[in-house]
Amino acid sequence: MLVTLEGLDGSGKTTIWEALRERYPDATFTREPTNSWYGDAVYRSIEDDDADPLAELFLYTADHADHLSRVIEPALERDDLVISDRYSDSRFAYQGATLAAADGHDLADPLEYVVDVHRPFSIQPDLTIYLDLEPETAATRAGTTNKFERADYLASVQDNYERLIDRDPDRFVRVDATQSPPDVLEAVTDTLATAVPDGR
Ligand SMILES: Nc1ncnc2c1ncn2[C@@H]1O[C@H](COP(=O)(O)OP(=O)(O)OP(=O)(O)O)[C@@H](O)[C@H]1O
Ligand SMILES: Cc1cn([C@H]2C[C@H](O)[C@@H](COP(=O)(O)O)O2)c(=O)[nH]c1=O
Repeated sequence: MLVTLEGLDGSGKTTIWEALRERYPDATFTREPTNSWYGDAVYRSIEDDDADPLAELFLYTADHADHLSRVIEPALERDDLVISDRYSDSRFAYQGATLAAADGHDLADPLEYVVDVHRPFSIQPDLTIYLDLEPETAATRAGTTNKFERADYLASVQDNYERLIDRDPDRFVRVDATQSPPDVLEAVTDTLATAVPDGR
C-alpha cells in the first residue's frame, strides 16, 4: 500500500514522517525530492530564483521516475507499506502554481498539464494524508528560506491542493495541522490504523 504525506511547506509532514518510523518499523519510508543525484539537481533548482518553471517541472519529474523504479515499485512488489513524505501531488500543486504564474508558458490549465505528464508512467497513492495549514502559518513555520516558502505563492499551492482533494475525495484524508504535534500524530495514526489494519 502506498501512503503519501502532502501539504504546504512547514505543515509538519517531516515531523510526522519521522514519528511514524517508530510506529511502523517494517515499512519503507521514502521522500521526494529523493536522496539521489536527481534529487540534488532538484535542490539546485529550488535555490535558483531564475530557474525556468518548465525545466524545473521536468527535473522534479525525472526524480519521480527514478524514485518509482528504484524505490516505490520494488517496495510495492515486496508488499511493503510505503510512506512517502511528498509525492506526485506536490508536483501537481507546486509546479501547477509556478507554471500558472510564469510568463511565456501558455498552458490552458497548468495543473492538468502536470497531471497529464504523470499519467502514462506514475503510480497513484492509495491514501494521501493532507496536513491542512494556512499559507501564512506555513511560511512562518518553514522560515521563508526559499522561493516556495512565501505566503502568496503558498496560497496558490493551497488552491491547487484543494482542487486535487475535490477531484479525488476518497483518496485524501485532511488532518488539521494547527493542532499540537502529538495531536496531529494521533490523527494520522488513527487514519493509518483504519486504512492499513494489517500494517501493509
Ligand atoms: N503541529 C505543529 N505545530 C507547531 N509547529 C510544528 C508542528 N509540526 C511541525 N512544526 C514545526 O514546523 C517546522 C516545519 O516542520 P516540518 O519540517 O515537519 O514541516 P514540513 O511540512 O516537512 O516542511 P517542508 O515541506 O518545508 O520540509 C519545524 O520547525 C517543526 O518543528
Ligand atoms: C516533491 C516536490 C517538492 N516541491 C517543493 C516543496 C518544497 O518547497 C521543496 C522541497 O521539499 P521539502 O519537503 O521542503 O524538502 O520543493 C515542489 O515544488 N514540487 C515537488 O514535486
